[in-house]
Amino acid sequence: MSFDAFLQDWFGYTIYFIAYIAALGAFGCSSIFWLRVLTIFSSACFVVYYYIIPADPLWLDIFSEGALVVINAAMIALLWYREKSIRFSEEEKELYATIFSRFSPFEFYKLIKVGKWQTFEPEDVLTKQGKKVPALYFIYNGEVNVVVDGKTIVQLRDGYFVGEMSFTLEQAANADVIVSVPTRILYWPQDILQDLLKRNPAMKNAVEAMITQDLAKKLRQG
Ligand SMILES: Nc1ncnc2c1ncn2[C@@H]1O[C@@H]2COP(=O)(O)O[C@H]2[C@H]1O
Repeated sequence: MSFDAFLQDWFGYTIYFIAYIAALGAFGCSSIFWLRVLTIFSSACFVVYYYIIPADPLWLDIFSEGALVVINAAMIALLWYREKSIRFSEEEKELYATIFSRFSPFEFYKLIKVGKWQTFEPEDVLTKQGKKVPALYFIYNGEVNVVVDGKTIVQLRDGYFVGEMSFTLEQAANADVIVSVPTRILYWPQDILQDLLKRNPAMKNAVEAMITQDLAKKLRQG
């Protein structure tokens, strides 16, 4: 075997291996953006392989891999365009920069779209002990009392979720939660949020991670 042929074989195996690993990586990605990026990279490597390595270029394979590159690049461009045209309110921007930073802008937009902002007044009841919880609440600004068997056990302020336990366990509320000062809240009706998360596994992971963090903060608070 000539040195040139050896080099060509070596290059062929290497590029095929890289393309294959990138394709496996793409299948393992939960983020749609990285799935598309890796698919583009993998397919582009296959295009090079099918063009250079066989005695004659394999046009059918080059065309099908090339089509994957074009479609995924177009979808990334569409995603980028959608994200660029999204407008958030000042409150939403602040939330995105802090608590909700795990989400892509478009995922956060979908979450915000099904959520509702409301200012609750003192004595408003968010959850009732032993009763189904209607929504998952996020305290943007204000304060609520968590009351078990008539006794306030803890107060929750900005940055805490309320109703996350029943949302996660699909059980009734383990406490009354009563607003104590005018409180700005972002909330999601439970069934609508469950539906959205069923259709978006990456968002489901991000919400679960936020709830885990919230529960850890509550445990620390005692
Ligand atoms: N010990 C606690 N510390 C902080 N928050 C609590 C505590 N117990 C209950 N809660 C909150 O009160 C909510 C009542 O409804 P959930 O059980 O769905 O979710 C509960 C929590 O959000």
